Amino acid sequence: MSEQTPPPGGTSGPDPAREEPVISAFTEPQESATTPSGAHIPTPVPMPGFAPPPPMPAPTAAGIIGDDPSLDEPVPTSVAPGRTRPVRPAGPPALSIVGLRKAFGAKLAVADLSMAVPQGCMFGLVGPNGAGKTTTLSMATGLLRPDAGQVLVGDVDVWADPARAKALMGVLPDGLRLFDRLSGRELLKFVGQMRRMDEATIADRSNQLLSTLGLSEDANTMVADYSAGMTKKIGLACALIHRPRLLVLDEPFESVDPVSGETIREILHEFVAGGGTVVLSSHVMELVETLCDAVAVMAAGRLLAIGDTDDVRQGKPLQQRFLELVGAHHLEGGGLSWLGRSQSSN
Ligand SMILES: Nc1ncnc2c1ncn2[C@@H]1O[C@H](COP(=O)(O)OP(=O)(O)OP(=O)(O)O)[C@@H](O)[C@H]1O
Repeated sequence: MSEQTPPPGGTSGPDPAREEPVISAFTEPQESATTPSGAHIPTPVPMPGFAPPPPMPAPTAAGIIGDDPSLDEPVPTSVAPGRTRPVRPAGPPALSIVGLRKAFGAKLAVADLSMAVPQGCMFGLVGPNGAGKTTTLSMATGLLRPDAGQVLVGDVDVWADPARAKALMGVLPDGLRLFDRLSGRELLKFVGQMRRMDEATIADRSNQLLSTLGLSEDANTMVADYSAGMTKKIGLACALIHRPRLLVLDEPFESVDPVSGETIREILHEFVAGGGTVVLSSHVMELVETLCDAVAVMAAGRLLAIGDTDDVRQGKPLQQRFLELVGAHHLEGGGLSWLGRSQSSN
């Protein structure tokens, strides 16, 4: 990793002496930037394994919505000995992001971000609040137009051929807005029809998804009356029903109870074991550490580290490594010391 500048007073950021070359294992520094805590970070150039391909000309094939026959072809993956999950690509990346940029006014939310997610990978995207995770995933899934850059799902350009790209993806966006006057079952039927699935398959998969996710009893309840966790689960069901190749999930475990969380983990494992690829964001480092084969840490719209989870962790708990990379904030100078005083003294 390139030289690090200690953060300004009031924070304890990365210790330059302790920093191992996480980024340089996958990237090389080009220009500098700082995290919100003041930590100095390089702009990475991704290296093989997680490196995206160069931008391609837009494909000219007509867009397809719905079950793509090519989805029935097995996805080639390589499985390392001793591991149950594929960890290295045997084909083009499932998701390639090249030079993605988005600014909101003066705020640069995503700064020329490049990375690739191998096929058959469970990939975690982590970062502090405001790091740019949702903005990145929104641009990657065709929900938010980038200012610059390219996104490929397999070899399909998301912004040049959105219909075809979206047929390959299942998306659980942040702050999901569903047609909540529909019941859970009606919503799944609507999504299935939008995907041009046949009625029998929609009904069959809906029953299975509702049952597996513990929503059968509320299948005919309006989604507006669902709890936050139930809404998250029906959103996940909508993302899965057309059997995508790539799942992009923004905070899929947020608000979800532990039992359902375990079910979702099993669903995702099964999906990946079948050759699918999952990209998820989360703030729960323990979850990402145990679930994800690979992880990217981002802050201030840039990558701080990307690679196999074990490589990024460097033998430490991911939580600890994350704090080292991002820079932990500590209360100093009597910050909120008034909170500790007795109430009678005001
Ligand atoms: N629609 C918008 N208009 C203006 N600024 C925005 C908008 N969306 C995001 N931002 C800003 O872009 C930056 C990145 O936001 P983003 O939601 O991508 O972060 P995040 O990593 O997903 O954060 P969190 O973990 O809190 O969900 C933030 O500074 C945010 O204020």
